[in-house]
Amino acid sequence: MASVSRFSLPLRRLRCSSATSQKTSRLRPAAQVRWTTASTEPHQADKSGGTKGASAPAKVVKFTSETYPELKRDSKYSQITPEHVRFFQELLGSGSAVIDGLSTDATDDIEPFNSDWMRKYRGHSKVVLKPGSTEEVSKILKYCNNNMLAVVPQGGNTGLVGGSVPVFDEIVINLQRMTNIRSFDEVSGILVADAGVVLEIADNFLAEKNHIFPLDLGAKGSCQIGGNVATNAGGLRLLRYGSLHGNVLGIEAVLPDGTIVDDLIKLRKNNTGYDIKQLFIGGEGTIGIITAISILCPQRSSALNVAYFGLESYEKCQQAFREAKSQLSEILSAFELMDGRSQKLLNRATGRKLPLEGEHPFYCLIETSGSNSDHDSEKLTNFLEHVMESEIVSDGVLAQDQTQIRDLWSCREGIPECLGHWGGVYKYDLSIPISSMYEIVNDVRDRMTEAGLIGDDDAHPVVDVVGYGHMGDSNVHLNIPVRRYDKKVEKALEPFVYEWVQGKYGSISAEHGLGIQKKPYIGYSRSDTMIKLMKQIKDLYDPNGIMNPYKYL
Ligand SMILES: O=C(O)CC[C@@H](O)C(=O)O
Ligand SMILES: [Zn+2]
Repeated sequence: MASVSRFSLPLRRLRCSSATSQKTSRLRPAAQVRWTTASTEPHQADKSGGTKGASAPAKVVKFTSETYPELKRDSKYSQITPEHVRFFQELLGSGSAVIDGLSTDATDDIEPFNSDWMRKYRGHSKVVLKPGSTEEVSKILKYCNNNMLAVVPQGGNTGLVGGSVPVFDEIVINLQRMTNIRSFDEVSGILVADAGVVLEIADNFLAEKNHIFPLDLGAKGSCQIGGNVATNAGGLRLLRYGSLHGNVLGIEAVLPDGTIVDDLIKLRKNNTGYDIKQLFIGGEGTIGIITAISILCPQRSSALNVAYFGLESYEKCQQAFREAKSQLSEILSAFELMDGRSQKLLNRATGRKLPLEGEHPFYCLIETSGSNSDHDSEKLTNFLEHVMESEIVSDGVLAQDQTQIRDLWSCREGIPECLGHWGGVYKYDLSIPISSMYEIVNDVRDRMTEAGLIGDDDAHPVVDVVGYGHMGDSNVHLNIPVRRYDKKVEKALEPFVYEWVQGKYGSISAEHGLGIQKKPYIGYSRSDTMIKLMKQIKDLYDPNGIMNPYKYL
């Protein structure tokens, strides 16, 4: 029983020591719970080169043209001319709805739309369009299609695979002005909203109605729900609520020729022919632009609990997950994994103190959400007692209020952003059977060590190799923070990582999508027949190929 007392307040009944209480009361509100605070602008580069409110990569910029020198601008696309810009200005008005970098020097204004939040992928668009309605999106696309102008649809621009920024001079169509919540039915829980609504704003709106958006992610303060659907974002609530393929009931989208597909149905059941909307979910803006969605939003849980604990090995993390599923089944809403190295780097990059004393090779974060506080606390307490007594878990803390819940979550959500602190980061978002999910992290670290690429000083490009992710979904985020992007590191990583994943029958993208990063590697997760079918779909919807070119397939 001695070890049980290391948990805090709710376990005080079970002989919590005063030292433990002090330790837990040191928890502070998270300084950076979200990558950025809710905003209708895409990320803004600040003067130091970072992103708003965060320690984003400052030193290294990896231009798309450097990364993919083999890519050439396709000459079938027209060059944008002042005449084209005049058409857009007449359509959208000459205010900020059109950023014209062709006849004016608007480089600073265009920069946030041309580069992603990691400052890793960058295009050279001269024109950004911000339509305010579906009809405007339709007129823009029709014009672009008739004039062979390539476009890149963009939401909050928080993607991680370079899918939301231009590669060359594609026109950016950003949906940030389309922010209407069109309707919400409190009986069915179905929300209908414009694509440009920021995820956190949608979730706050739903909180007032006692409902919850079925998707949550670290970038919720900036990402937009249309972009979430277009990329089929996975996030932190998937374990409980399932994927967007199941929750999105309908979409409104505009095809490249300007046709508006109005399929904003609010039905859970509609068994009438092909489910076309599924092609747009995860289509990454390659066959059309999603302008609105209808989505099923569950009732918000009134009892939320979060615990964070340290474990000796990955094997113990699996045991803890098995126990959590069996003991907490219906109230378990998240089970996240962080290795000790990711937590150490979070501490080094942000200075934030970690919730547990000492170091542990692994950490897990567990969240329960239910409707009966006493019942949930009892279940969680029993679970925690059990995993401590059976020595599955070495140490842990249980949040006692909302502030501590946010603080514990920030130990997980803060990782992606902090890893850019040293200059850059290579990211792999992998689905791997749970029993071998963490092996890839060790194997890549060994590879970097053997190649002499990893070390504490500037002579070594690699800072460390870390793994974290959604244990409940068998999805590991393999991240390699670097001091600079380096061809030798790239050669050690690719195609090694992709071959490794293929050997385990995994997927090279669990949730971030293909974008430009994984375009050449789709064959590691999809058969030739599947790729051929995908190409046929693309040609059918976008015969001129104007939608988000150079990516995806
Ligand atoms: O940075 C990453 O690799 C993962 C980002 C996101 O999917 C997360 O789970 O935090
Ligand atoms: Zn993730």
